[in-house]
Amino acid sequence: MSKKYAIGVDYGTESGRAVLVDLSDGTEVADHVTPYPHNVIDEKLPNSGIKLEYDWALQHPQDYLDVLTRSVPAVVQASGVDPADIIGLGIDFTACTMLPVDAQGQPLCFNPELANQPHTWVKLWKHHAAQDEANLINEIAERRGEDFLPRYGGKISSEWMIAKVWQILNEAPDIYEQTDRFLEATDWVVSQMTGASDIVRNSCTAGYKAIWHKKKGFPSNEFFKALDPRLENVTESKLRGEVVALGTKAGELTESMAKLMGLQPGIAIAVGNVDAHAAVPGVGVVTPGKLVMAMGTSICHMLLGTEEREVEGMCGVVEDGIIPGYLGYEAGQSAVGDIFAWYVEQGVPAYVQTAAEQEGTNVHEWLERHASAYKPGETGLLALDWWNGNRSVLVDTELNGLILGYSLLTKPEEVYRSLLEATAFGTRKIVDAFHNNGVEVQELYACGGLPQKNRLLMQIYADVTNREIKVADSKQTPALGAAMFGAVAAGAANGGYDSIVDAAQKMARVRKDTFKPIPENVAVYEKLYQEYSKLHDYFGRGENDVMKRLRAIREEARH
Ligand SMILES: Nc1ncnc2c1ncn2[C@@H]1O[C@H](COP(=O)(O)OP(=O)(O)O)[C@@H](O)[C@H]1O
Ligand SMILES: O=C(CO)[C@H](O)[C@H](O)COP(=O)(O)O
Repeated sequence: MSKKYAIGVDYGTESGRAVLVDLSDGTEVADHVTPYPHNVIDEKLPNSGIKLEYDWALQHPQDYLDVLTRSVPAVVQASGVDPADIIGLGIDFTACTMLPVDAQGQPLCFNPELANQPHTWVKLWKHHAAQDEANLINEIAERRGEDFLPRYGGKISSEWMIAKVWQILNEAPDIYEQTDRFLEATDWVVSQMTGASDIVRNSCTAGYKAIWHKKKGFPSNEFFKALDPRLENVTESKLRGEVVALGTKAGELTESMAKLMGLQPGIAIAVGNVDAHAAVPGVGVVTPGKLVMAMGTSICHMLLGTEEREVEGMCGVVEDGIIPGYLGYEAGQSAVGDIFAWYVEQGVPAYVQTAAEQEGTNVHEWLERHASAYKPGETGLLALDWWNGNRSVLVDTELNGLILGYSLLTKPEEVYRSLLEATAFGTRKIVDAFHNNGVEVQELYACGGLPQKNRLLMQIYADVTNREIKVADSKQTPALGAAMFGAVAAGAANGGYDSIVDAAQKMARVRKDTFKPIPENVAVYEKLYQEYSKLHDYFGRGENDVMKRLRAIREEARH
């Protein structure tokens, strides 16, 4: 039998990438990136120019289809592989990235009559404008003693499905009415490939982002009625659709999409998945004790367990949510690389940019090199990493960043280093929350863009968490994981695999060199972490709500 291949498509925040993978050993034969032409829409709507409010983050669904029709043919062509040998395709996506569709499964924003209404567009995971709804969901769920709250670390996030759906109902009831279903973008894109009239939902986003439980289903209608009588039947109406396990075949590629994607019709299309979750088998993790960090603009922390534990501020624990047979735990930091990007774009003086240019390097690399000359603690700075709110463990999008300890001598590379450290302290909070609540964390696995870009950052993470970090060998780990699920959807009889564990064992790899904690750094960072924890609790747990008061004053000033 000739060699068989699968394609994984990873939908990130700013671009989508396709990877064509050899199923015998996981070799990534070709990859191709398509930046989203409309990127993140956070100021005004395309064409109409309608202004968006603060904290909004939208996307254009056509950009997702462009990835399929540009990047997929590009990898097929670049690899020289015969399309007849490509047996399956899987995708992974940011989440909860959701959109309203009509009865034909078409996004409402594709309708020219509705395109000037912000609520018809895709709400990206980092759309943070549904915080009022999230606060009420939490208040009402707590009052009613809803048993789902502990599974989500005690709080439902404004980033997730129910808060976003309710925001649409509150602010645009007519759009809510015209919506046939609210879908995760990952399920919508899959439906566009399979042409399935009966759209399937994947258990991963349903579980982590829409409060669905394998045995109990969605929360009761009474709960939704208590939120708002108009939501009473939302799960049977606008959230309807079969929820199926990861690795399930959602359907087969249609003739028309096959033509556009340069593939053969009829190949297996796996149900959708989430970027961070797909990365777990992508680094070869299929057992507990190994925390996987998908490190990019944000960090998602993924961990397997055998028992359901309550962990403060985790994003969720979902049975079979990552790897069948285990409880999948997720936590996260909603900005990491994004914070470094902010500093590089908004904070560094012109002399740094000029120096970096003259040395033929980029500003991140210049700052990393100069920041590496400092010992832990030597900058005298300490930062709180809340530039995009705090996802875990505080679950509060209304918190903001802070840097303490400036002097007239403070240098840009010191600020940069303090930002790297702050994100490491944020990860340490998450590691401790799991480990101290019975979900063991022995070692860390890192994937995503950051481990390949910044060695100092990785060493700081090893020192701050006092744990060894193994780094994925793949440059496109979520896409590799997605391709594995594509191979599972195709099945062993067709040259794929019968389980994700089999696929991961054959196809995943980590690099030989790892990041090991350096004892003298660990000792200093322990002291700094204690200080970080004090600031974290002071500003984050209600002792001083100055960050929220500043927001309120800003809102007043803006109106
Ligand atoms: N040398 C660097 N050091 C630290 N961060 C970097 C560096 N170069 C780029 N970044 C950050 O990496 C992030 C992008 O990470 P990547 O994994 O490629 O993207 P995504 O999360 O969208 O998949 C950006 O937020 C950018 O600021
Ligand atoms: O919450 C998520 C997964 O559960 C998002 O997909 C994630 O935070 C977006 O990540 P990135 O842009 O860094 O890939």
